[in-house]
Amino acid sequence: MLLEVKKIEKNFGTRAILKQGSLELRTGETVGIFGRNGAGKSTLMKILFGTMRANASSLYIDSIPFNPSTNIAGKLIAYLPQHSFLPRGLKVRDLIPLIISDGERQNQVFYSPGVASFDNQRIGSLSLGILKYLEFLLLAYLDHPFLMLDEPFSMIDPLYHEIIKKVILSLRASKGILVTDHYYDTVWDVTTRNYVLVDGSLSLIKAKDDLSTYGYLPGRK
Ligand SMILES: Nc1ncnc2c1ncn2[C@@H]1O[C@H](COP(=O)(O)OP(=O)(O)OP(=O)(O)O)[C@@H](O)[C@H]1O
Repeated sequence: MLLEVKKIEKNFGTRAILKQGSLELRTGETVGIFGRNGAGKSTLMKILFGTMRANASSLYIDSIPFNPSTNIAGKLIAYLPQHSFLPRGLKVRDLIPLIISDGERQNQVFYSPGVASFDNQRIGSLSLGILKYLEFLLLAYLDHPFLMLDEPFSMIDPLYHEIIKKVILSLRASKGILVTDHYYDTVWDVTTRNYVLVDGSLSLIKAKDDLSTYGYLPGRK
């Protein structure tokens, strides 16, 4: 499947955050988006997910116009936001079947490393890192063809970084994945194509050095 984003524009007041950017994401590829704080990476994902409206955009899935407001019902794009979205009062083991209906996919979450050590806990009692890891697993193992990950590695310890990387790599063939995180080395390890978002425009980058060239990393400007 192919998700196409054409001429996406977003302004907050007089500030242009996204300026006519375009992006393609196919199932089978993992695309990294890098950019400084406030560059507009989360804004782009929120627009694609349907929780924020663009000032202008043309979106297509397999060349058919796509309205993000239909995304949740259509189960096309799963989205890990920066902030937790799970109900705090439920136990992990009771929540997993509420989010994932398919038994085999539920088991992929239940049998992921570490889950057995906290599946009897309530969501509200999990540490921030464990909560993020659980949210990642729940969304990664949904059947949706596209997955957007907004900072999946932040707050998470190095051992879980490795597990998340492995899961992303294992899903790469079947999903189109969009990922952004300031752990740029970790993101770079799992991506097949990368962009940097500067001044509202997405530029394709070929080498990690380009992150300095575009002013995301210190060094060359
Ligand atoms: N609802 C809003 N109203 C006004 N300004 C907003 C709103 N949401 C985001 N912004 C602004 O838009 C800009 C882009 O924000 P966004 O969260 O997309 O950045 P980001 O690239 O994800 O940054 P970070 O790396 O810090 O997560 C920021 O300057 C932010 O303050």
